[in-house]
Amino acid sequence: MVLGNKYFSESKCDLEGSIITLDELQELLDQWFLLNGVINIGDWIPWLSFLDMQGYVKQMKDLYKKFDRFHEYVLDDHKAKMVSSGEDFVPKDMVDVLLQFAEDPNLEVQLTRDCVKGLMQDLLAGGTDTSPTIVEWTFHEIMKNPHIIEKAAEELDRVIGRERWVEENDFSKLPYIEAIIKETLRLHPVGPLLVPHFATEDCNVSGYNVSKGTTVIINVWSIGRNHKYWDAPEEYLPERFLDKKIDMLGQNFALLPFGSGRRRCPGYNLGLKIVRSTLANLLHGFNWKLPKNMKPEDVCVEEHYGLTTHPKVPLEMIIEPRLPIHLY
Ligand code: HEM
Repeated sequence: MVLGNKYFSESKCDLEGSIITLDELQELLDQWFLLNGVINIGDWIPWLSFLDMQGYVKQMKDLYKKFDRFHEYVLDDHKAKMVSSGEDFVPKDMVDVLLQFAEDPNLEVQLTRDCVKGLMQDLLAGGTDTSPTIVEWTFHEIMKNPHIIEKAAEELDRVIGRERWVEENDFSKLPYIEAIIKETLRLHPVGPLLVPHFATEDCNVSGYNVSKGTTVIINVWSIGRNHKYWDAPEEYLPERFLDKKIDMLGQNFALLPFGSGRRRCPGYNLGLKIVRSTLANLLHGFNWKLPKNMKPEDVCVEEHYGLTTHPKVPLEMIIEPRLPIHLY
């Protein structure tokens, strides 16, 4: 979708047509998320910034070089195909589309090569780490509260039955699964501080003066745990969303997992579809158990620090098929 699979290989022995292994890309993205979330002393006390006391700026520059090498390789490859296809060129992924825009001299805002690389990076970062993290957090929470798995399985049996997998047009008939996803996003928003916003002009928001040039950070993690908006906020209770119309696309300010307004996440539709179908099918297709030596209350829901939040301790689970064997 963003760029072809061929750019990532499974292992170093198989780098034909690719430039990076999947593990290396994952490592780069993990570092990218971590560095985007760190508190760099130089940003808060600018006269100290030249010292780069924590070494973050150096790490960012090194990371930039590694990503840039990857972006250049992908762009050159796409460009070569575009040139060799001439008039018959048909865009096959997002990079093709961006390159086509970059060639258009009539665009109001010209897309430079750097802009294209920036957009590729946005899509790569926004589209890869987010949805799996939500599924991961959901499993941490529901393994801690096994009655939720039973309730979800009951809904799946009733609506889908045991003779098929869950499909996209089933989503609207699975309100409990939807409530589980909302509850995970309330307690574990993937972007706990969203993405830093920048005030382009002086403005007043709910009585607060925000001067032009201010970096605005919105703490959705804390809003999701605020007693003013939620009963028993520290508890994982999907039921709180049943029979209530609480939107998660930016209309209800107590739940803002995708942000709100013009800079809201543009990938929310795709992201939610991935989460819904992955989670619903994992719950439908398998029974989930903790290892013998572990009790539900032992499951750790502490967070690892970064621009996105991940569970601090990975969870080990034992699965067995739940559906007739011919479906696997
Ligand atoms: C369920 C999964 C996802 C969640 C929870 C999520 C969450 C977010 C959040 C919180 C923001 C910042 C919004 C703000 O600051 O107001 C954001 C921005 C963004 N997301 Fe997502 N996202 C998800 C999936 C995706 C996918 C699948 C893509 C692309 C394929 C994507 C691409 C982006 C981009 C490009 C931005 C930057 C938008 C801008 O600055 O205008 N996201 N996302």
